[in-house]
Formats: sequence, C-alpha cells, structure tokens
Amino acid sequence: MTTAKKYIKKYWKHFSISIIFLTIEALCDLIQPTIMSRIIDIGVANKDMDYVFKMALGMLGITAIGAIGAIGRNIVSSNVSQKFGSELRSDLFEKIQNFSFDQINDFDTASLIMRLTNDVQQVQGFAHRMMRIFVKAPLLSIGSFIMAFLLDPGMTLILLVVVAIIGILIYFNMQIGYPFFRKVQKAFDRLNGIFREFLAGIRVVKAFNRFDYESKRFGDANQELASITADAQGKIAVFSPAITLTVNLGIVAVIWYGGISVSYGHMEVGKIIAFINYMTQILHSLMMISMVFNGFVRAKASYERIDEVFQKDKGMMESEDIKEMSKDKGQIEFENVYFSYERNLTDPVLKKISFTCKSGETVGIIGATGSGKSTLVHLVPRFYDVTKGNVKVNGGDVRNINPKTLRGMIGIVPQKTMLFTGTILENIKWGNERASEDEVIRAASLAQAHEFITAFPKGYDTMLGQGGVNLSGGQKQRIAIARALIKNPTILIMDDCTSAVDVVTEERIRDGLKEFSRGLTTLIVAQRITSVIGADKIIVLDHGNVIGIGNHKDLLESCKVYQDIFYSQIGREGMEYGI
Ligand SMILES: Nc1ncnc2c1ncn2[C@@H]1O[C@H](COP(=O)(O)OP(=O)(O)OP(=O)(O)O)[C@@H](O)[C@H]1O
Repeated sequence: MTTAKKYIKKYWKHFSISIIFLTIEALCDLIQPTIMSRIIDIGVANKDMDYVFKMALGMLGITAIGAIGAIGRNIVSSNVSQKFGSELRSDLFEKIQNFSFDQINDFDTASLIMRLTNDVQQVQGFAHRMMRIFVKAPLLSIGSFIMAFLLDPGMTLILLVVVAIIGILIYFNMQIGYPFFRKVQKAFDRLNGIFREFLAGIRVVKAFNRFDYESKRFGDANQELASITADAQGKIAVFSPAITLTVNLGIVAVIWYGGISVSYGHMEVGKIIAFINYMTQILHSLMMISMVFNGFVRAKASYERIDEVFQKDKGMMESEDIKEMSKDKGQIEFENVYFSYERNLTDPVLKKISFTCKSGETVGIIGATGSGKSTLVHLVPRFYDVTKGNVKVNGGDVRNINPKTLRGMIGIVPQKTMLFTGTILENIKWGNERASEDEVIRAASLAQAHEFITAFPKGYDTMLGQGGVNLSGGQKQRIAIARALIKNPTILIMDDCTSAVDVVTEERIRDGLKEFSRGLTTLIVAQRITSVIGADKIIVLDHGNVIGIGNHKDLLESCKVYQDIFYSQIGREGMEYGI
C-alpha cells in the first residue's frame, strides 16, 4: 500500500472536490422522484395546474444544478486521473531505470512494458471511474433508501431484502473474478513477450523460414489469452443479470404490495411511481457499484503488478560511506573475487579472481565462450555486486564509490551493440551530449568509422533505424566504439566489440586507441588472440578460473591453454597476420 499512499496523499484534495460535485449531482437526482410524486398526487389529483407548473419549474432548476455538478465532476475527474496516470508512468519509468542488471533479469521485458502501459491504464481508469461514480452510487442508494422509507416504511422492507441479495452477489463476483483477471494479465504478458521476440528476431525467422512455427506460437498464446479472458468474463457474466433480475423482482413486489395498498386507499399512485423510481435508482447505483468492483478486481491485479516493480529494493546495497574519487587515473584491482548470478557459491561463474591493472595499462581477457569474460568486466562498473571478494577502482571498493562517478569514468563498448533510433551523429553524441563536431569526428576516426560514415550521402546525418538495422555488424560496432571514446573515459572496456571488424581495421583501431590517450586503462575482452596480443597483460580464463596471467611472451611459454588458443588461431589467421 505504500505506493498507493503517496498518490492518495497527493490527490485527495482533488478527489474531494470531485466528490463535492458528485454529491450535488446525487442530491439533485434524489429529489426528483419525490417532486414527481407530489406533482401526481397533489397537482394532477387535484387538477391544480399552478402547482404542477411551479413544481415542474423547480424540477428543471434542480436538473440544471445537477448538470452543473456533473460537468464539474467530469472536468475534475478527467484531469486528475490523467495527471495521476502520467505521474505513475513516469515514476515507474524512473524506478525501472534505477534497476540493477539483476533486477532487469528478474522481469521479462514484455512484462515491464505491460506494467508501464496496460496496468497503469487499468489503475488510472479505475481512479477515474471511482471519482465519477463510486461515491455517487452509494450516495444514491442510501439516499433513495431513506427517501423511500420516508414515503412508506412498510414497502422499504422489500428494498432491504433486494439490497442484501445484491450485496451477496457483488461479494461473490469479486471473489470469483479476481484470480481470473490476474491470469488474464499474465496471458497478456506472454503474448507480448512472444510478439516482442518475434519482432526482434524477424530476420532470423525469415532466414530460417520459421513463419509457421512463429505463427503457431503466437496463435497459441493469442488463443490462450482469448480463452482465459472469455472464461473470466463467463465466470462473472451471471452476476450482472442476476442483479437486474433481483431488482426487477423487487419492482414486481413493490407494484404488487403498492397495488394492494392503493386498492385499500392506504397509498396514492404517485407514491408507487416514486417508489419504483427510487428502486430503479438503487438498481442503477448497485449496477454501477458492481461495475466499479469488477474494475476494482482488474485494477487490483494491475496495481499489484505495478507495486511489485516499486517494491523492488534498490537492488544494490548502497554503502553508508559513498566516496567521490579522482577520475584522472583508472587503476583496477580484483581481490579474491567470486561471482555467481544466483548469489550463492555452489557453482560460481567466477572463482578466486585476483589481478591488478595499473592506470594506463591495457589488459586483455581471453578464454573459451562462457568462461566468464563478460561477467568479469561487468563487475568493474558494478553492473553486478561480487558474491565474495573485492573489486577496487583507484584503491576504493566499487561498492563505496558513487555509481554515477564510477560509471562516468568508464566507457564501455558492449558485446551486443545497441544503437538507438536517430542519426549517426546523435548516436555518437549519446556518449557525451556536449561534444563538439571536431570531437565527434575525432572519435569516429579513431574508431575507424569516419570514412564509412562520410561515404553515406547524408554522412553523420544518416538516420539509423531501430537498433541500427541499416548498418553492417562491423559498422555498428565501430559507432559503438566512437560513442564510448567520445565520453573521454579513464577506463575503457571493450567487450568483444571488434568481432565483426576485419583484422586490419581492428589493428588500426588499436593503434588509434594507443594514440588517443596514453593514460587510458583498457580492458579488452576477445575471442581473437590478435586482439589482445599487444596488451601489457593478458588474463586467460577457463571455467571462471584464471589459469594464466602475463604478457604474450610469458603466456606462450607458461600457459598451455594460451598456447592452444594461439596455435589453433595462428593456423587460420595468425600466420597471414605475420605473428
Ligand atoms: N544474466 C545471466 N544470468 C545467469 N547466468 C548468466 C548470465 N550471463 C551469463 N551467464 C552465465 O555465466 C557464464 C559466463 O558468461 P559470460 O557471458 O561471462 O561468458 P563469456 O566468457 O563472456 O562468453 P562469450 O565469449 O561467449 O561472450 C556462462 O555460463 C553463462 O551461461
């Protein structure tokens, strides 16, 4: 409820204004049937046209006041619910932005999108409906009940029975509906997930001609969603007609009882009409309440899903002792580091890793796929916290460094290139918005990207599609390198980011980097031995263990796995490279 509290605190005043308007509207609705019964029983019965005219004018006036109340309530409730919805979306967006990598892994992306859009919409819609009818409906039912009692206490007994039955029906409606709507939301998540994955991999789907398979997957999920929704609606479908039936039976009872009373001269016809009017008002109000409760059931399921996101703790322990530090140097130390994604030490991905990378040094990390190279470099910007041991930057444990400062000094070129929709210029400047044109060209030249960019008719203003679809793999990687360089980092992490670049261009990039900054600390993760051969230090990883550390010459003499990698690759590309 902590999430809800924040918004209740902020919006209760607006909510109250809308309730004042609602109350005016409800009071006006309540007076109408009584006036009508008077017109019939006094005016029409006594043929007093003056009385009829006066009361009719009064009725018009009250209708006008009711209309003003309705307009006011509509304006306030629409404004408030829209503001609330937009704030809820922004807060969620911010919360997700602050998620650690671990927490992002916890939620499926499609599910997060659903929570940010559909779930917020449900909760917002419910808040809107609450302001429109939730108070009006109970007010009208209680008010109608009192007015009916004043007209004829005996007949009100019928009303009591009707209301009790309807109360029970609404209760069961909620009890049965709630679990179903949670299921509906989950099925929606699944469908979105499949569609998102299909869109992301549409080229692979085409290449493998797997449209039938994907269509079936989508069709199954779609079918499942439809049947769960139909099931949910079917389960609660009986309640609405049951409520109408109960009230109609009540009306029949009123007419029967009223008819007998009129025939005995105990009651006027106008009263029966007014009574039925009140009864119908109660019917409408209770229908509204049951609709609001149905909405509540859905909104509750959505609210809980939104709250799940808000209730995720900060993810990473924030030290009491956050330090700022100098960004001029970039020394990295791993001290006895163990890491496991599951946060236990039964089968860690990294084991007992210790090494030092002095400021300005270049360290290469090499090893088989899955040996833990990417995981290792992700610990430096503290994308994950170590399970045991310490990762230090400039002598300070990364857990004690302000994450903004830490990440501000690190430029990272991820293994999977991610570019954004926009121009090439915007994508490079994404690394540093304040960079000048000269700086952009310099970074692009060092990344060996300037040449191919200027060969495009629109040069740096070439628009990139989502994820940079209109570039080759190697071109994308070079733009990602330029984006990291323009940040002017003290530590540069290159996570196998030249895999799609040819060997000659890669060497030019390496030469460029040497010239770029003498003091730059560089961690290079690579599969290709040529990528790390010139590094000051090379770490050889095998199943999360460091099995060799030293420069190329040392390792060639002392590390069997390194020798194997070297000779296996020399056979293919090393020889022609002239090593
Ligand atoms: N987000 C994750 N959650 C759980 N396990 C993961 C996650 N990312 C990686 N792993 C596991 O950790 C191990 C090391 O993965 P990592 O990506 O660090 O290897 P790598 O050496 O960089 O491989 P590659 O050269 O193929 O990129 C692998 O067994 C992998 O399955």
